[in-house]
Amino acid sequence: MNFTKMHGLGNDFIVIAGEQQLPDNAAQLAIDLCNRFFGIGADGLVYILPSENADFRMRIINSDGSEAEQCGNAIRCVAKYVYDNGLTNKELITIETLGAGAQAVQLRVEGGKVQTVRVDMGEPILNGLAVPTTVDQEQVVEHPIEVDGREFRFTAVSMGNPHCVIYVDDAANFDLAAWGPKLETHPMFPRKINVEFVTVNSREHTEMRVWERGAGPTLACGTGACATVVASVLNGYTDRTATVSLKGGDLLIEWNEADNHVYMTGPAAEVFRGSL
Ligand SMILES: N[C@H](CCC[C@H](N)C(=O)O)C(=O)O
Repeated sequence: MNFTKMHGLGNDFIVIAGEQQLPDNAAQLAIDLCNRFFGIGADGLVYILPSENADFRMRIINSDGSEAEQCGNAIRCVAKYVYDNGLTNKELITIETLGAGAQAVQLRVEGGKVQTVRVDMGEPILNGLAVPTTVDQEQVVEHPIEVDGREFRFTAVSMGNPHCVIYVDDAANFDLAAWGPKLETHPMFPRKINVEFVTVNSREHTEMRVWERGAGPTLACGTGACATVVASVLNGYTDRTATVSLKGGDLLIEWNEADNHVYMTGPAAEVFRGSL
C-alpha cells in the first residue's frame, strides 16, 4: 500500500488514497503507523475515499486509534493531494467529513501545485449538550471547571469535533502536558475534548497552543483555530476575522456574520511518499 506524508503547519498525517472504504483495522493501523519510533510517525492517519455527496470523502483517525469527526489541517492536505495527484483539475472542490458534511474547499494553485487552501468549515455548534459537554446551556462561555484543585474557565465550541477554549496569560509557554490530558478526559466532556490555551494579542491576533483529543500536543490544529476565533468573538476579545498563531505557523480564520460559517485559510505540504 502506498502512502503520502503531509502536514498542515506541522500537524502531520499519513495520507492513503485509493481505498473504497475504511479498512476494518484502521484504528490499529493508525496506532502502529503513527508511532514515531516503530512506525512512520504522524498525528493521524487520513483516508481519501469516494463520496456520493461530494467530490471526495475524508476520514481521519487520531494516533490513539480514535476517529475524529473533523480535521482542519487534514482537509487542506487532502485538497492538495487530490489536485497535485491529478484526481481533480478543479480549483473549487467539495470534501465530505463525518462531522460537517460536504464542505467547499478553494485551492490556490501556483506552479501546478496547491500552495494554500481556504476551507468552509461550516457553522460552529455552541449548544452545551451538542458540543458535547454536560453543561445544559445554549452557549458555554467562561464556564468554570476544576482539575487538581486549579479552576479554569472555558468556552465550548464544536466544529464537528469538540473544543474547550481557555484563555491564559502566556499560551506560548503554557504547560500543556500538566493540564491538557486532565481537561481532555474530564467528566464534563462525554466524548473527551480538544483543549486550546489562548492568549489574545489584539482584536486581529491570538496565540494558541493545543492539546488534542486522541493525539496530545500537536504543532497546529485547524478546527482548534476555528474554535479559538469563535470563542474570542463570543467573549468580545477579537473581531470576526483574526490570525491564530500556532507553534507550527499561522492560520487566517473568519467567522462570517452573513452565513455564520467559519472559513479557514492556510498552507498544506507534501513531505515524502512511501510504500508499506
Ligand atoms: N484530534 C482531533 C482531530 C484532529 C483535529 C486537528 N488536527 C485539526 O487540524 O483540526 C479530534 O479528535 O477532534
